[in-house]
Amino acid sequence: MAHIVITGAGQAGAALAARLRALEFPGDITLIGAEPVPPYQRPPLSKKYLLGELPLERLFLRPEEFYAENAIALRLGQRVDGIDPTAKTVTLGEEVLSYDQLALTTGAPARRLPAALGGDLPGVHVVRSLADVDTMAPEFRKGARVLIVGGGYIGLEAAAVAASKGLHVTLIEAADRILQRVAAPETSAWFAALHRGHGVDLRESTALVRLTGDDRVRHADLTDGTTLEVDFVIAGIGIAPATDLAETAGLACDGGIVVDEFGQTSLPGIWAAGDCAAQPCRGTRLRLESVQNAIDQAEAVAANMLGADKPYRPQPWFWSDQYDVKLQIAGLNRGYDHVIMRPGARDGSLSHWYFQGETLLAVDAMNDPRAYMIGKRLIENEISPKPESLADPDSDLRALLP
Ligand SMILES: Cc1cc2nc3c(=O)[nH]c(=O)nc-3n(C[C@H](O)[C@H](O)[C@H](O)COP(=O)(O)OP(=O)(O)OC[C@H]3O[C@@H](n4cnc5c(N)ncnc54)[C@H](O)[C@@H]3O)c2cc1C
Ligand SMILES: NC(=O)c1ccc[n+]([C@@H]2O[C@H](COP(=O)([O-])OP(=O)(O)OC[C@H]3O[C@@H](n4cnc5c(N)ncnc54)[C@H](O)[C@@H]3O)[C@@H](O)[C@H]2O)c1
Repeated sequence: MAHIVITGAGQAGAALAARLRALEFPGDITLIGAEPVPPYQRPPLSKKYLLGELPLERLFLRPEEFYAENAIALRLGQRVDGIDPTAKTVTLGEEVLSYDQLALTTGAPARRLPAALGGDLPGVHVVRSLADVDTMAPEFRKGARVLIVGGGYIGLEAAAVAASKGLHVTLIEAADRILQRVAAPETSAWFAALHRGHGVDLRESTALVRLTGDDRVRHADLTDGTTLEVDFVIAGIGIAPATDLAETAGLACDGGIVVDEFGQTSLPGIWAAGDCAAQPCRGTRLRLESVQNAIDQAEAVAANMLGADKPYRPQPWFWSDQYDVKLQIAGLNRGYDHVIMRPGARDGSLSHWYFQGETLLAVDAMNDPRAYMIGKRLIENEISPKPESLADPDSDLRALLP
């Protein structure tokens, strides 16, 4: 009986295993995860779960019985530490497991602040796993002083939870604006104002010099010359794809495990999907760090493992919840040269539409689900409206659809 081994039991690994069974793969499936808990969704970790508004059991992607019922051998708390592509085996400590096909869905751990800057002091947290958040959550006491390093999604979502819970929040961003990796200056400025309006001391173009303390972190020296007294620190400074296993096995890696449009790595029979995979996209190679990509790419890989031979074409979308604002993003703004702002129908709602010349690339919608839905459909259908028709708040967005 053919045996498919999936290394990494996160969003992509779980989707891949489930899709193999949905496609009626009759062979054996082993899903191996280093974390001690069944596959779960990460987005609520920095939102409702951290706020205490979502119980643990709602995090799990499927009930634990699902795996046994679908003959998926789920091996938790176990780490694959080697791959032999010639013998077609993986090792877990002393154990050697044979595979016919192998998928790598190893994700991307959070980058940590260097120990030389005090990043290893107790009270300095990252936000990637359930264990990270369960360790950090007791620090969220009203009146506590938190320094958040990094103004990406993690930093901003954690800042929103902390400010909502009555903590004193300072957020530093080394670049000249928050969200610079994912959004236009207009969107960054809008979110900076939102956080300042909730009392966050948000400092752009400011980095960490060092963290100090005895038994735990107590002070933070910043490049703006100030020293803060802190009760704890959260580093939201990005992720580093888990490529060690792949590199040691001789798979091509380039800022992620290199895959083609089918999800196949540089070695036949070995596939990769999710945050760890660097895929071709619009003439370049990139990793898409999102739930939607992890699921869609994993499902495409499942089909291709069974011979579908179907390329995966990502249609990116993202979301973020901060205070009472839902940010929804459709498309990828890379290469944009101008942005059109469109006020939404409701107070405080608006959208930013990114163009490269006359081509619509992406939409950021703040509390404006209609702009998001219509923008997403336009981008998927490669329809680019005239910028002037968007800027007029009275124009009917639906009329832009075919
Ligand atoms: C706090 C937080 C909030 C987020 N919010 C959003 C959001 O709102 N919207 C959105 O689209 N995305 C969000 N993301 C990103 C999203 O969760 C990721 O893109 C997604 O989880 C990627 O799935 P993955 O399966 O590739 O990786 P992961 O979910 O990270 O899973 C990888 C798993 O592989 C395991 N593993 C690694 N190496 C091995 C090994 N050698 N042996 C065994 N197991 C191994 C890891 O322990 C991990 O459990 C968020 C992420 C975080 C951390
Ligand atoms: N809503 C969402 O989609 C969502 C929510 C949370 C997390 N995530 C995902 O989780 C992952 C990690 O998120 P993230 O926010 O950590 O990464 P990120 O790369 O989006 O943002 C990191 C930010 O930290 C800044 N930075 C880096 N080093 C710094 C330093 N030393 N001092 C100050 N600033 C520094 C960077 O300039 C950047 O703005 C990403 O894949 C992200 O997409 C997504």
